[in-house]
Amino acid sequence: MNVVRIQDVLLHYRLSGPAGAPALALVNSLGTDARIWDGLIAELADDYRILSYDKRGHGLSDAPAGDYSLDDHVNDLAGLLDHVGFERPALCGVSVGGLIGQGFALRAPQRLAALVLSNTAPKVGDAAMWNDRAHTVLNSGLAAIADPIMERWFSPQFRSTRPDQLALWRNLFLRADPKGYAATCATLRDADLTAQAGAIAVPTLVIAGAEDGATPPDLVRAGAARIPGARFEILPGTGHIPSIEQPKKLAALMRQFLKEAFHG
Ligand SMILES: O=C(O)CC1=CCC(=O)O1
Repeated sequence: MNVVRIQDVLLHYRLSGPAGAPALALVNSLGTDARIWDGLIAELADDYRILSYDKRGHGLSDAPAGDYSLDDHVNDLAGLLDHVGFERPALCGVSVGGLIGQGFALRAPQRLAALVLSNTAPKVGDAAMWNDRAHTVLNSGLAAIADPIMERWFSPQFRSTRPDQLALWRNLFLRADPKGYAATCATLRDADLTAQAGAIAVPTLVIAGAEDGATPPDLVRAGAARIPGARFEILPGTGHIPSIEQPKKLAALMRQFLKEAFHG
C-alpha cells in the first residue's frame, strides 16, 4: 500500500501504468475514494502513468479535524505530485476534485500539461446547502442522506439496470468518515473560483453528464465558458461520476484530448 505524509496528513495513493509514460493524476469527489477511477484506469493504463489517491478525509487517507480549505486540498495534491515525481502531468478531477484541479491550475499552470474537469464548476452549491449537509451527516450519519445522494450520483438507467453495482457504491458512501465528509462540505461551501476561472491558462476539457443531478450540464457549461479556450462535451446517459458509469466513453474523450496535449 502506498502512503505519504503531506502537511502532516497521511495520504493513500496508487500508481498504475508504465513508468516513464505521460503522467495523469486523478482527484476524487465528495464521499468517494480512488476506486471511482478503476474503470478509467483500466482503459488508459497502457498509455499513461496514472496517480489516483484518496483525498484527505476520504478512503484510507487521514481525516484531520476541522474544516478543509481548497488550499489544504491543493497543497496535498502539490505535495503528492512532488512525491511521485510527476513534473508536468495532466490532471483530471471530478466534482470537488475538479475544484481542486482548478485551484491547482490557477496556482501552478506550469506544472500541468492539461486539465480535465469532470462534472464540476468554479462554484458548486451554496453555503446553506453545504452547512445543512455537514450538520445532517455529523448528527445523523451518512445513511441519513444516502438515497438522495445516489440519485445525484447516478443516472436513472444506472440505478434501475445495475442494482448490485449501485448497492456497492452505496456501501462505499456509507463507510466514508462523516468528519472528513463534513470537512469537505466546508471546502465546497467556501470555494468560489468564479472570478478567477478566466485566468486558467492550461488546455482544458470540461465534461458534463447529461443526467447529472449534482452539477447539471448547464452549470458545467457555464463554468467551461469562463475558461479561455476550454472544450466542452456532454456524455449522454451519464450522471455525476462518468468514471463509474461510462468509463469507456470518458476514456475515449480523454484519450483524444490528452494525445493533443502531450503530443501536439
Ligand atoms: O454529493 C453530491 O452532491 C455530489 C458532489 C458535489 C460535490 C462533490 O464532490 O460531489
